Amino acid sequence: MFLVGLTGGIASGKSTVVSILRELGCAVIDADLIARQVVRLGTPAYAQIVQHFGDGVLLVSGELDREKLGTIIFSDPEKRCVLNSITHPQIRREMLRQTLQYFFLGYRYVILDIPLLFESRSMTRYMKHTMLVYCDPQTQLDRLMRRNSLSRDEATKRIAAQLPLDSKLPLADHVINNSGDRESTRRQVLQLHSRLQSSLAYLPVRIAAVTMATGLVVLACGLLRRLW
Ligand SMILES: CC(C)(COP(=O)(O)OP(=O)(O)OC[C@H]1O[C@@H](n2cnc3c(N)ncnc32)[C@H](O)[C@@H]1O)[C@@H](O)C(=O)NCCC(=O)NCCS
Ligand SMILES: Nc1ncnc2c1ncn2[C@@H]1O[C@H](COP(=O)(O)OP(=O)(O)OP(=O)(O)O)[C@@H](O)[C@H]1O
Repeated sequence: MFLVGLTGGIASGKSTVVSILRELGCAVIDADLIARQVVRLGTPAYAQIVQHFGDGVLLVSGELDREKLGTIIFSDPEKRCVLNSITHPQIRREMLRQTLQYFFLGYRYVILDIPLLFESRSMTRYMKHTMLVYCDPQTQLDRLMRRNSLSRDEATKRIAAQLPLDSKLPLADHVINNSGDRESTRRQVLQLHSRLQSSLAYLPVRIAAVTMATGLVVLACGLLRRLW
């Protein structure tokens, strides 16, 4: 089994691409979804967040007020580091657990949707391929403002909490350009998916070729020894 790291920037279109990949039957692990699960009411990460950020980041139901916590951490790098240090180890553990689950279910490859893949770096070494969901900076800003009803200033702060998308381009093995319409994105995803599939199809052929070549060498050595 091999791993494919899917990444991008905030609102660059990762979820849009993931939903197409899921339609195609791919196994996808979603770090944002896990990030929500590990901070549910009563979890150890929840307790640590309340301890560090206070009751002010809670809704009346006792759950985390994600909007409020977002406003705090996207304006303050130190507070963002604190939140990352609480949540990231738990997120990684759960991603590993789900990866193993897919492995035992017999999946040949698993896609890990990790928004901060290139920021944290330590995860890239486990990825056979990396896939960047890119869109141009103006489109990213517009889509983020519209989706989250944010002011230009708020949206800019959120984008600045990550590496600029342009600087992620040379780090990725494959790029899906999501600056255009959804149909253009769908076409690129289908193309990339079939490339990944065909790289899998060649794998057994390659293994067979190496095995045969080794067998021939062993046979030739045996024959030479007899002739001697
Ligand atoms: C700050 C929080 C509460 C905001 O919640 P909200 O529901 O508004 O946003 P959501 O979780 O859907 O994240 C949206 C996007 O924001 C960006 N983002 C989230 N956390 C971070 C972070 N710590 N640093 C930089 N970008 C981030 C990612 O691109 C992500 O896809 C939440 O994102 C969070 O708990 N973040 C810390 C965990 C984390 O790093 N998650 C990112 C994936 S590992
Ligand atoms: N090609 C597209 N054309 C028009 N709108 C799009 C396109 N792709 C995505 N969007 C819209 O842009 C917004 C961001 O897309 P999406 O949620 O897929 O990004 P994301 O990278 O998963 O975001 P996040 O980092 O916040 O998790 C959404 O409102 C989505 O509907």
